[in-house]
Amino acid sequence: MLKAGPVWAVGAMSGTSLDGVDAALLLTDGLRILDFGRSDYRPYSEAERGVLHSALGAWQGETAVEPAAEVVETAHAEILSAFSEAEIVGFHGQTLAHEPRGRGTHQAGDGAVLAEVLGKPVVWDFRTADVRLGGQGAPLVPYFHFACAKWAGLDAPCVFLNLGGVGNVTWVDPRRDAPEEEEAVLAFDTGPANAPINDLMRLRFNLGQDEGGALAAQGKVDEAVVEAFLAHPYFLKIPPKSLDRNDFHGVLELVSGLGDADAAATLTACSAASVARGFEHFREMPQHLYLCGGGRLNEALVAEIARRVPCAVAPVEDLGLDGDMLEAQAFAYLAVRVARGLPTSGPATTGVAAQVGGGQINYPV
Ligand SMILES: Nc1ncnc2c1ncn2[C@@H]1O[C@H](COP(=O)(O)OP(=O)(O)OP(=O)(O)O)[C@@H](O)[C@H]1O
Ligand SMILES: CC(=O)N[C@H]1[C@@H]2OC[C@@H](O2)[C@@H](O)[C@@H]1O[C@H](C)C(=O)O
Repeated sequence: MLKAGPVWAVGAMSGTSLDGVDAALLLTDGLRILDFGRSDYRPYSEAERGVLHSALGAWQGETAVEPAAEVVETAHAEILSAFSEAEIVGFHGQTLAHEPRGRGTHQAGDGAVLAEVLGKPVVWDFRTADVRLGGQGAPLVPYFHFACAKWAGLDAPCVFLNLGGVGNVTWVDPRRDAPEEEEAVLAFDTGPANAPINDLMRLRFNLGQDEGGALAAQGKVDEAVVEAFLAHPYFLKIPPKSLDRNDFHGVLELVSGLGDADAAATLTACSAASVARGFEHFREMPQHLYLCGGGRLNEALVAEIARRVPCAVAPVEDLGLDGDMLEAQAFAYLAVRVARGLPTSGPATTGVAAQVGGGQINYPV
């Protein structure tokens, strides 16, 4: 049983770009952020990344899953064992497959194993209950984005945009008291963010990313391709809606006839255009769009977003937040919420039928 009042929790996230594990400490009572603590990053080795990559799309029981789960559990045991001050752990795991209205959602890694190894309660499997109750199972960070807006003392609607493999936004109204209040948040996945850019760099140069957006900055955007990309049925869907990493894999074909720099510029513009397209769903125009996730370091992507959205764009660092660690901190926050019986998602974030505190807790025996 978790003691009453604020506790130090450590959250860990292994994101869709398969680069490694982020872990971060947060002092919270499950409602407010009281303090941020230290954080760490544990990259996957090339061999580990290969194991994870070949398990993408796999469901429980398939042969690729066991080695992937072992990689995830080992990497998390390593990084999390250095956070002895944490009283509880939020363990997201690695999404291998996500089909909310189909086969469900699948994050590799067993929280019971980690609870044993770490000797602490571990909250995990955050998405399954939400999906079972009709939700998208994602995004789950929105309630934390609301807490961040409160922590930063904001008093007008704003938007947080995470630029990972996939992009996800939360429109937040910090004039409300709690994230689960009606009209306090609205969230959805915007479209692909870095995944197609990374895939292009891998395909044409065997590189992992377009560093700083340097290649895209040299190219010319083919707006006809951006238009064709925006014809994807995903953009007609009303939120809540979520994506799997490879749902937009076909976008690479749209740029197959373009030179390298033009292809990079055009894919970058596609990701930015999908963010701008998302603005039609917001209840009230935000004053600021705050960026987090690795894509905020891609200057070409940030410039394209700023050109296409109708509000100011700034990194979350302008609020005093750490844009690399927000997701890890979010799973620390959500772990405490689960342990305290508070909801972690609701109709406005995942479209779940009713508010749900998704996540299992395992205690060491
Ligand atoms: N310096 C940089 N220049 C350009 N792009 C970068 C840079 N740093 C990171 N990125 C991009 O950000 C990606 C990693 O972002 P992040 O760690 O937020 O993703 P993730 O958490 O794995 O994904 P998700 O949020 O979808 O689960 C990289 O794969 C790369 O595409
Ligand atoms: C199924 C899944 O793992 N989705 C991730 C992914 O990465 C970004 C976007 O797609 C978001 O929906 C989600 O992650 C964040 C942490 C979330 O649930 O809020």
